[in-house]
Amino acid sequence: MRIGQGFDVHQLVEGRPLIMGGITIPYEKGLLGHSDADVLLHTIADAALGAIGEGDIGKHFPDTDEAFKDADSAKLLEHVWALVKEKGYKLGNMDCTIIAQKPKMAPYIEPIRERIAQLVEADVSQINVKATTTEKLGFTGRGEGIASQAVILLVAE
Ligand SMILES: Nc1ccn([C@@H]2O[C@H](COP(=O)(O)O)[C@@H](O)[C@H]2O)c(=O)n1
Ligand SMILES: C[C@@]1(CO)OP(=O)(O)OP(=O)(O)OC[C@H]1O
Repeated sequence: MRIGQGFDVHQLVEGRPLIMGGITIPYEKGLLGHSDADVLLHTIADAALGAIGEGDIGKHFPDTDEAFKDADSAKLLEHVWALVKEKGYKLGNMDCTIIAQKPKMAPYIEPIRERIAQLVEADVSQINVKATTTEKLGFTGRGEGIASQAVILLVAE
């Protein structure tokens, strides 16, 4: 059994789509990054890499590499999950928190869980996704960015 945690932040800017957990969410701004900036999938990838002792996504997918420019983070997570399986693990469960003042994530939580379940070859019941504001405090509260946290438990295949 192995545990890993992930944390990531991306800036919210105009002129970008908001992609969260592999789902495009209608909003006036989107997240800025070298990739599609899917902060939730990055967090999950980092938690999984942490659990198997394989560093972080910056090590596997450097933001100096043009190959990852505008990368689909779902593909990055699939690559990470192949490493998890190679090491002989599968998902026990994961618990994630999206930290965003806006937009309201509640309507998108179920589609996000289902997409993550596909990517990590698990049942949706093994994946919990929550959202919280920071009560208008700090950079997330001012709507300057979105943060995300995740904890993952891996179990032997
Ligand atoms: N971006 C968000 C933030 C929160 N929610 C939901 O609202 C509930 C209350 O949020 P607080 O920050 O006031 O605790 C939270 O538990 C979520 O269900 C959301 O959907 N989207
Ligand atoms: C995913 C990668 C690679 O495209 O780029 P970003 O989208 O900028 O994301 P970040 O979480 O800052 O770091 C990982 C990167 O190397």
